[in-house]
Amino acid sequence: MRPAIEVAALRRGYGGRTVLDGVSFLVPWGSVTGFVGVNGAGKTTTLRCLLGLERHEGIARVAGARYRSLGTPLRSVGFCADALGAAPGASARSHLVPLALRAGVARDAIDRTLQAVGLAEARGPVRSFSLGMRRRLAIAGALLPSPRILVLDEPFDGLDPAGRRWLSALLRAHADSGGAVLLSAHALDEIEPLLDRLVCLHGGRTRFEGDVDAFLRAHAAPVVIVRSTEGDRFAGALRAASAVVHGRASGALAVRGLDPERIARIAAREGLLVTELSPRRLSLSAAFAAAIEGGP
Ligand SMILES: Nc1ncnc2c1ncn2[C@@H]1O[C@H](COP(=O)(O)OP(=O)(O)OP(=O)(O)O)[C@@H](O)[C@H]1O
Repeated sequence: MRPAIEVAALRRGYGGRTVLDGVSFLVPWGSVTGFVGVNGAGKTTTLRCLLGLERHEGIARVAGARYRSLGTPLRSVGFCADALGAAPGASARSHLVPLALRAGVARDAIDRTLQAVGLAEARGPVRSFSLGMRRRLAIAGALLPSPRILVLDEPFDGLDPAGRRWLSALLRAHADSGGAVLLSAHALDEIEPLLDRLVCLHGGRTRFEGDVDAFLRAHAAPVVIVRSTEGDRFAGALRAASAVVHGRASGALAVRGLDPERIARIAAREGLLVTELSPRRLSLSAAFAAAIEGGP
């Protein structure tokens, strides 16, 4: 089966300025893929190319075809833009009615979807909605036709912690049932547990594409926090084994370059009493910063 989303050699410029310079990545079925990059990296532009909203060179396919050549695209791909774009006077329901008509879904799907996003009781016009309610309504627009592919631009933006947990669970369930999710986000550490894969965009190109764990391994050397009754001697022995060691004010040592077992063996060899040995993985945001700083 073809991947849910295929992007290859995607190029887009504005007024002679290249914004996308050969972006390539795949989004497999059954996965949640995070689409990350600094402000202006080209994430929204790429998503808009996928949705047939931007002219471009190269390949941008969803469900095996260009978006505009899909039979009923809204039923294949749900899109949530970073801004809601609803008429301020519309109600949640009236905002979704034209979408339901265009997608050819029954009107009762609107009530089900409003229920699913927690807006069944929302009264009044969109202009009176909180940021979180607007975000939920935008997500409702993407979910309404029950598409198997979700393309979401900053979907967590504006949601409170409970809303973020709700959306994470919803997207996880969507992927686990065989669907595909591509979402852009800046709050990397918050979304990390949700992500299976990562596509990192930088300078108009794909800097990384693959498993989140592979990204962390490549860009975030793990740190082990150790403590011993003889900190200085321990630090010396670890440095002699080529570790990078930083002493902390608390007396602990932050060790990079050796795994916990090797550290324990060095302590045993030196006859040192270890009182703490805690491997710490670096955060996704730290790995992202390292990836952006480190590359060409
Ligand atoms: N319609 C447009 N006309 C001119 N330049 C544009 C247009 N749309 C986007 N750009 C430029 O393209 C670049 C990429 O923008 P884009 O919105 O895709 O980035 P992004 O990665 O989504 O950023 P952010 O994280 O800030 O949302 C930016 O420099 C932006 O100014």
